This record gives sequence, structure tokens and C-alpha cells, in this order.
Amino acid sequence: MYVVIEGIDTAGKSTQLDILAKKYSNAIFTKEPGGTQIGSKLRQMVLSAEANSKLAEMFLFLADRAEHMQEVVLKNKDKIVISDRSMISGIAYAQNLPLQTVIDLNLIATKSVLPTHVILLKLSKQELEKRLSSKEHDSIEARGVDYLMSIQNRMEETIKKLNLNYKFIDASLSIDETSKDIEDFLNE
Ligand SMILES: Nc1ncnc2c1ncn2[C@@H]1O[C@H](COP(=O)(O)OP(=O)(O)O)[C@@H](O)[C@H]1O
Ligand SMILES: Cc1cn([C@H]2C[C@H](O)[C@@H](COP(=O)(O)OP(=O)(O)O)O2)c(=O)[nH]c1=O
Repeated sequence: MYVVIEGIDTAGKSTQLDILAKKYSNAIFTKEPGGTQIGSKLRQMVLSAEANSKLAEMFLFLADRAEHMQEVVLKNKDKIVISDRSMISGIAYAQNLPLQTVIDLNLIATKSVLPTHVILLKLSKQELEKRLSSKEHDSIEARGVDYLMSIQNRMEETIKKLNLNYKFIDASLSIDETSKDIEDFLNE
């Protein structure tokens, strides 16, 4: 089982992963970017905006993803792997290229291995504004509310286009309601 928790910044992914970690003590918890040794270096490079080129930035995420697929997801095929973000973020945030091109690049990085369960925490614009106002921003979050809403739309489009097994959850629900919805979906 390869479960991914998706959503734009502040959607509540970390909060729900902390809850899942208590419920699934045998699972492997991981993240993109930064789930491997090289990945943690790549994460630092992308989040501190060292690349001026958007294409270079995307290739750093793809390098992280390829290593993560080989070293974490495939090495734990027989376990439950639960990841904070995935190729869905990779495809949605790389907005400077056509959707199908970015999908193809991501399928190369992941050897076409797709998540078995995708949870997308969806924020309204109003709730996103509220949450961003109370957080220090990294260079990607600093791109703004409309930018993040368009990323969220592209996440939805990607999940549907790849025909994944998904659950969209209204991220404005309470933390407990959200975690109940996630648990129900994983137990289906
Ligand atoms: N269901 C929720 N309702 C209200 N606030 C929430 C909820 N889930 C998370 N938060 C708050 O929103 C902020 C972002 O949550 P976080 O889990 O860090 O999101 P992400 O990992 O997706 O960036 C945190 O301050 C967190 O406490
Ligand atoms: C996985 C991935 C993330 N991102 C972005 C989304 C986030 O803004 C940032 C890092 O994600 P994240 O680890 O969720 O950041 P934080 O821990 O600060 O909440 O990278 C991409 O642009 N492309 C990608 O392929």
C-alpha cells in the first residue's frame, strides 16, 4: 500500500501525518522532497530558491523523486508507505510546462509506479488566506494565494487524469473529522 497525502501548503498534511503515525505504527513515513539522504540536500537547495531557472527547480524535484521511489517506496513494497507529497505535487507545481509533458517526466522518475491511495486536502481561498497569514513563508509559499489555488486545481486535474484511487477532503473540517475521513478511506 502506497498512500500519499497531498494538498497545497497549509492544507493540514503534517497535522494529519502526525495522527496517522500514531495509528499506523508499522508504516514507513516519508516525504517529498527530502525522504532520502540525497533528497535532504536537494530539499534544502529547492526551498532556499538557489535555482533561478524554474526548469532547474523542477529537475531537482524530479531527482529527489527518482531516488525516493527507488530507495523508499520500492524497497518497502511489502509495507505500508505513507508519504507527505508525491508526483502529484511535482506535476501540479511545475506550471510552466504542459500537463502531459510534466506527467511524462514524472512517470520516468517514478518508473510509472503510482500511489494506491491519494488523499487531497482541499482548502477554500478564504481558509488559505487565513492560514498563510499566520505562517512564515518559504520561497514557494511566498508566490501567493492565487498561485496556490491554481496549483490546487492542477492537483485535482492530475489525480483525475491519472485515474488514481482518491479521496478529496474539505480541509476546513476539524482535525478530528478529517482524520476520521482519512481512516475510513484507508479501510475501504
Ligand atoms: N483541520 C484544521 N483546521 C484548522 N487548522 C488546521 C487544521 N489542520 C491544520 N491546521 C493548522 O493549519 C496550519 C497548517 O497545517 P500543517 O499541518 O502544517 O499543513 P501542511 O503540512 O499541509 O503545510 C497549522 O497551523 C495547523 O495547526
Ligand atoms: C514535491 C514538490 C513540492 N513542491 C513545493 C511545495 C512546497 O511549497 C515545497 C516544499 O514542500 P513541503 O515539504 O510541504 O514544505 P513545508 O514542510 O515547508 O510545508 O515544495 C514543488 O514545487 N514541487 C514538488 O515536486
